[in-house]
Amino acid sequence: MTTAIELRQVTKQFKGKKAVDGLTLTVEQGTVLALLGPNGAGKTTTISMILGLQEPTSGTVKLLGGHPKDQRVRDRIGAMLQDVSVIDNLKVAETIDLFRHYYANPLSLEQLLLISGLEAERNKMASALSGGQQRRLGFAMAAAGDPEIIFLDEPTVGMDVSSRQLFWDTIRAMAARGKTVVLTTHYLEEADQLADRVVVINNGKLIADGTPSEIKAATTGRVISFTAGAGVTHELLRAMPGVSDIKWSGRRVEMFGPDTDRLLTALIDKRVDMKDIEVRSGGLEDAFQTLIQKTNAG
Ligand SMILES: Nc1ncnc2c1ncn2[C@@H]1O[C@H](COP(=O)(O)OP(=O)(O)OP(=O)(O)O)[C@@H](O)[C@H]1O
Repeated sequence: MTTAIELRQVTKQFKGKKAVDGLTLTVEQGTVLALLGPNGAGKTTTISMILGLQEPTSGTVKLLGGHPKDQRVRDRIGAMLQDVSVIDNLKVAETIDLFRHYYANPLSLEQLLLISGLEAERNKMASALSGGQQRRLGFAMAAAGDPEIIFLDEPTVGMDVSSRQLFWDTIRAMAARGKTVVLTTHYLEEADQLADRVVVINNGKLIADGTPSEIKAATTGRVISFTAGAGVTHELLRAMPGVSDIKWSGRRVEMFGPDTDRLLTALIDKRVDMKDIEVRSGGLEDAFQTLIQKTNAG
């Protein structure tokens, strides 16, 4: 496997604030990596250092084995950052064409209009697009050079459900062609749907790294939910073996634990009054919240 991205002990210090704190990360080519973390975790700063837009305070960044600012490297990457700015007085198709001409082997205009879902808007002025459409244009611009690595910072913000679905299909197709995709997102469902690897950062530090299912399994295990009878108390449930967390929503209870078979047996043994029992795997959302709470507490 070839290495697409390599970060070694990367730190970014702003005045009084360590935005990224000793991050070490290697990403193989062909990976779809989702970078997750709460607001201010350091995701955007990390991506801008990988892209060479900001210099690390310490540590090293390698992109496709070279320096991020090297033109030979830049020709092989594409990026869509949070603020997509469009060029005034250019139509959608003209904007995409302009970007195509920066690259030696660009995708065709038609292909780019298709994968960004902008065929119907091709003759619209870029500045007249809606927020979600502008993000789709940003995606077309990032994909114009048929890059080996594409960086997408919160790509689907403002996109409606069908645009998001189209976008996901496009990412899957890029991954199938061996491309590396790095995306940040606040939509955990998106990470779960797309990523082969999820890296969670909090306060600039890596706190979890694995496949979506590994992260879910390591943090939440499975969940038992039921409607509790009037006599069931939080203390009673807390005393059950192997309970890692309990959430109440009215009388509906969710109990999290690594071994739900044992937990369910214990609940039945103690004759806990339960109705409409369900057992399911914890979602990535649950896993993410647990991780952030754990690291903030520790
Ligand atoms: N140029 C800067 N000067 C000072 N502090 C900065 C600068 N850029 C970012 N920061 C701080 O560094 C931290 C990390 O910011 P960053 O934008 O990387 O987070 P993020 O994970 O991308 O957040 P979000 O999910 O809100 O986009 C934040 O506390 C932010 O305020």
